[in-house]
Amino acid sequence: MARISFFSSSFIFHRHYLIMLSTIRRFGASSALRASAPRTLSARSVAQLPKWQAPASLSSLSAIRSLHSSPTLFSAEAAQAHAEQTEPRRHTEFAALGSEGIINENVIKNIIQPDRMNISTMTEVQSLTLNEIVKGNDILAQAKTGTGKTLAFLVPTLQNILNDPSIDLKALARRRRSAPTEIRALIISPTRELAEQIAVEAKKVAFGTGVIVQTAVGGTAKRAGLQKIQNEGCHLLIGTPGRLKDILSDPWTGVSAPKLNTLILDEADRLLDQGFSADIEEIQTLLPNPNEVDRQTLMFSATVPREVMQMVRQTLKPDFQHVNTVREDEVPTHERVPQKLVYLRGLENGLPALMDLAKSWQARREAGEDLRPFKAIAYFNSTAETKISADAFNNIRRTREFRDSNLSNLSILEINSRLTQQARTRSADSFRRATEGILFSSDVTARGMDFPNVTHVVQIGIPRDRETYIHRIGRTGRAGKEGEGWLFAHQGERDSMRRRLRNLPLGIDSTTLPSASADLANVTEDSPAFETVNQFKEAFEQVETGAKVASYMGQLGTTTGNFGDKRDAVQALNNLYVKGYGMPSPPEISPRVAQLMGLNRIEGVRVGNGMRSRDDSGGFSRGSGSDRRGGFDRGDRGDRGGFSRGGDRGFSRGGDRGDRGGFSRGGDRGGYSRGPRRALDEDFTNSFRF
Ligand SMILES: Nc1ncnc2c1ncn2[C@@H]1O[C@H](COP(=O)(O)OP(=O)(O)OP(=O)(O)O)[C@@H](O)[C@H]1O
Repeated sequence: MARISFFSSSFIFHRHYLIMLSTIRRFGASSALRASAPRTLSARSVAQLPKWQAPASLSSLSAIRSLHSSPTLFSAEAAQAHAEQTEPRRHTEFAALGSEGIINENVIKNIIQPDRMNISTMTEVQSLTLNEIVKGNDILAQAKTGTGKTLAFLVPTLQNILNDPSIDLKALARRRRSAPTEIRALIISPTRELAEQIAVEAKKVAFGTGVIVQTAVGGTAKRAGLQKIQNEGCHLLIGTPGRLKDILSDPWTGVSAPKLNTLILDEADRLLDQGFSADIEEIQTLLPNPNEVDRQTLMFSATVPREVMQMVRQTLKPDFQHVNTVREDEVPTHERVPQKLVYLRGLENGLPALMDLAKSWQARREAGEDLRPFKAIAYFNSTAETKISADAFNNIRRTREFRDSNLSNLSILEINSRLTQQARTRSADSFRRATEGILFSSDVTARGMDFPNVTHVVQIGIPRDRETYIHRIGRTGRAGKEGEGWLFAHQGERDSMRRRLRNLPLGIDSTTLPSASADLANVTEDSPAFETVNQFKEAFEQVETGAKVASYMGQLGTTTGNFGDKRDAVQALNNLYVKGYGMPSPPEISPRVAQLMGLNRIEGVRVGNGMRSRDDSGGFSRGSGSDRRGGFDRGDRGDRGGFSRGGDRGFSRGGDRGDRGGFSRGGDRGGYSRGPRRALDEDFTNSFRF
């Protein structure tokens, strides 16, 4: 008993000390005394507490920082050992954080109550980072997809806002509003949907605390969002790089962050890559000088490739801690998500194979297997391909045959940067709610999105890199659930695949999906692929020629990039358009585009000016090569150069580069985007850069 009581009092001392430490670090010693004492006292009787005196050696920030070795790499085991040395124990239950006065009781209630978030036990990344963040340390945290990284940074960040003695939360509770200059924490996300999702979670966690959470995302009406911040004020701002930069750089908005203490980069590796790093640097120049206002920076992602470590080091304090819950010898995807590789006979076999997957899954359910309803995300490498595929599936969905089939409840949804923001939000919400469905998606949703109960992630065509593969796969198997990953690749992509997807546990499946290997031009009635192949033949007859032509341009970039041999790529793509999409001949490309892409001497490329400038599909205007960009998303930083340009136009002009259009790869991924661009040419250059 004595041991226990000693343990608990030293532990309380430890907590008390931590709070003091973090508050000194942020707000100075006198604030620390004000901020930490009442909170700890509220949880324990005064008599239990040792009297806290700031050791002389801890009186300056630099001294406090020197307590941490720099930078520290915490593997799960090392972190455990570290925790055992520096802390009496590591917390695993949210309730304990509340009862011990580490995290505000209201916040904990919001997390654990069954009628609220209903989460009681922390995940490993939460358990490893939460205390460190409350202490004020800079952190780079890497943990597998779907393991609760969002709460890992939200909860301590909220607590740090609540700890800030310069915020009068009682007065705030009475007035329920603050000022647009009261921002204490900024969360940056690469995509709009993810920013919105984080905000929803933040509001749940902050409920009843008085902390005001606002969003600033591209593609939405600037004025309305701004007015909300101006009227209600803001403590925690969550947004996409372009819009945040707009708001914070424009003195007329009245929104600024002179007291900002915390900067969080979610999907940090994405935000630090070439596509966003300039913006992130610029946003930092709009924040208070960290030498004057101490700033904690937090970075979270499931992937931290070596290439971004230099940027990480430049952005974090030298003594930052690297918490990594993924062991070096461990695959970065979840073991409970089997990953299957299907070699397609031709690119035209991809969509029929996807249909086979849905059919076979539903058939197994009907046969009594205990399987969840088919809810899949199908990823494509170009926005145009996403659209044309969704169109084809929608055409099939309208047929009586489909309505009478075991797939009749399947919702067909589409999301890519070419859609208006309203349409994107609608698709995301519908898919979140859907029990059964397929979301045809570009990489807009590849990172961070938490759609519940996704059973399958299907990647059609190999992704541009290993990180993209990992994040896409991560849309299933979240929070301990099961899921399956499927990669459909053409033999011509084999070399690129080996290079990009090395050491991933992909097992070849050549039996489950009959349409994957069928010759679409010669499928006979006795073939198991017959029905599916015919469904697609009819479906593609109804797809506008203009849409097909537009898609060709997008796919040309990705396919030539993915195939080892350009001639093979063109041949495979031409087969897709003739055998798959039912065109009499493959589309032409302009001499200029052919030259730019180095395709003018490649067999099978049809160079000409046969493309009309506009067709009746409205939106798929194509121009003849370089003269118009038309249906291809411009990816020209729509949500950044002022809100007036963004979103609500026929096809969104980009947005937060993370989910930009661009045709093909530059598009929804934006990794290589570089700002407003004149025209098509540069998009093409981006589109086949690997
Ligand atoms: N401690 C927990 N116990 C159970 N579920 C949790 C816990 N923490 C978070 N979750 C839930 O797990 C899901 C995934 O969480 P989250 O989106 O934060 O994952 P993530 O690690 O950020 O994933 P990604 O790498 O894809 O961004 C969410 O639905 C979230 O509510």
